[in-house]
Amino acid sequence: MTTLTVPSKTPAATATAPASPGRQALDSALFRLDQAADRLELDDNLRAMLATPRRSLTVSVPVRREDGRMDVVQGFRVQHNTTRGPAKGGIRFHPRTDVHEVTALAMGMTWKCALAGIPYGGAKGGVSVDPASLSARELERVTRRYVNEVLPIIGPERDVPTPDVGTDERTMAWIMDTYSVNAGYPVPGVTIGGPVTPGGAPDRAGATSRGVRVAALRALGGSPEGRTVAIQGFGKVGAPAARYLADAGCLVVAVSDRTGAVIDRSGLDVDDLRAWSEETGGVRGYRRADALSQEELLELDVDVLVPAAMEGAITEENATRVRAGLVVEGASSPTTPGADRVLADAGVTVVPDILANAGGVIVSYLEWLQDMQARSWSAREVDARLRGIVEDAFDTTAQVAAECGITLRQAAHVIGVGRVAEAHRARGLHS
Ligand SMILES: NC(=O)C1=CN([C@@H]2O[C@H](COP(=O)(O)OP(=O)(O)OC[C@H]3O[C@@H](n4cnc5c(N)ncnc54)[C@H](OP(=O)(O)O)[C@@H]3O)[C@@H](O)[C@H]2O)C=CC1
Ligand SMILES: O=C(O)CCC(=O)C(=O)O
Repeated sequence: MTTLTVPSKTPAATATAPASPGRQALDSALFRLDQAADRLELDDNLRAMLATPRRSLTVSVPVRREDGRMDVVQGFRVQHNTTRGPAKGGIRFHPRTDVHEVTALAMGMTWKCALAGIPYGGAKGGVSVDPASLSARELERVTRRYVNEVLPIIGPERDVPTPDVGTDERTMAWIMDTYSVNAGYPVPGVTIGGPVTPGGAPDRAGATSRGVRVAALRALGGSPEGRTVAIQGFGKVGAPAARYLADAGCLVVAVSDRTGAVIDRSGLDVDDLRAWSEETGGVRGYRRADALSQEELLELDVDVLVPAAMEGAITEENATRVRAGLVVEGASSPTTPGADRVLADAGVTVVPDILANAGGVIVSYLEWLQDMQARSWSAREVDARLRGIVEDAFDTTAQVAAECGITLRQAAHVIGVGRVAEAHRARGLHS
């Protein structure tokens, strides 16, 4: 169990030794909670409960390599809060994943679900491994072993994983299979976001990106026609977001991934770029566009910047060079609190992660609802409901921001944290 202290008013990352990226992400999350708690005038007991994960499991995952060697990596599942409903959140495979990062992400899920008004708590999982360095069989062994270790705390009624960075439909299928073998009967509801068969939800892939599009268009106001967009990250969130924004009439002019960045001021052919990336392993070298550096992409003079890669991409240092008027956070926590201040002072609007990337968990919820009610909505109906929930959350957030004279991120946290605090009070866990 990781015990966190009540958040301090200044991020602990300012202490002597540089904190790990995961620790910095957690400090940012605690800072934002602290700000919201101040506005809501929460007492110290409630603050301590909200700053502390309800359950935090760290496991050792032995990986038998193809050459017979055995590596041992760490895996995590953190359930930050389950007061409003079962825990919900993705699983990421990334070499720098640690318990702090997973805790920060789980906390973000709690506020995200509350802001969207869906009856889930927040969780996240991770394994500190680089999936690109493993064979398919090694990856399957890591996944199955990780599931065996976290099995006591996941399940359809308690905590349901989905894909995140470095995991995908195939990972979800292995999780579902391992869980079902242990249960002795098929349990398709233990994951959402697996392949359509067995037990996968056809609308989940791309749902986060559809939510990004809804949030971006709401924030832009007016016609999206010809508005320029740069996207950092061309994975499960970034690539479909490029497609959906282009479909809406925007010009996606630049895209980056870990291999590099490319730009075409007249608008990239998103499908062609995706085909190139799938064929060659990345966007670098794409012949129908010019190359630029990953850092330059963040500083382009565009209407919309969509960070859709990792935490901490926009810092206090590079935020001064951001020229986009609107930042729509597809990624989790891509902007540091220091960068928030710089962007706010420069008049840049930031649609925060817990609002902009909520589309995935919203569609997870819609799939869960359909299963529970043994009914089936068309993709169009699911999409309309997704749009309605994101637009409502956006409008409520914008209204609170305007009334209180605060940023969209601060408003989103006031709403999300406030709803969870209210649920604690209603359940009598705290007076
Ligand atoms: N998947 C989902 O449904 C949801 C995801 N999110 C968040 O969205 C973000 C992305 O997740 P997802 O798309 O699933 O992850 P993926 O692993 O599918 O994609 C991540 C992308 O980011 C790129 N990337 C990594 N580092 C950099 C960098 N320094 N510069 C540019 N690009 C980089 C990767 O490049 P490469 O391909 O070369 O490795 C890849 O294209 C994460 O923060 C995640 O938590 C939030 C809500 C839901
Ligand atoms: O669909 C889900 O359960 C959660 C998706 C997720 O991990 C996220 O929103 O960050």
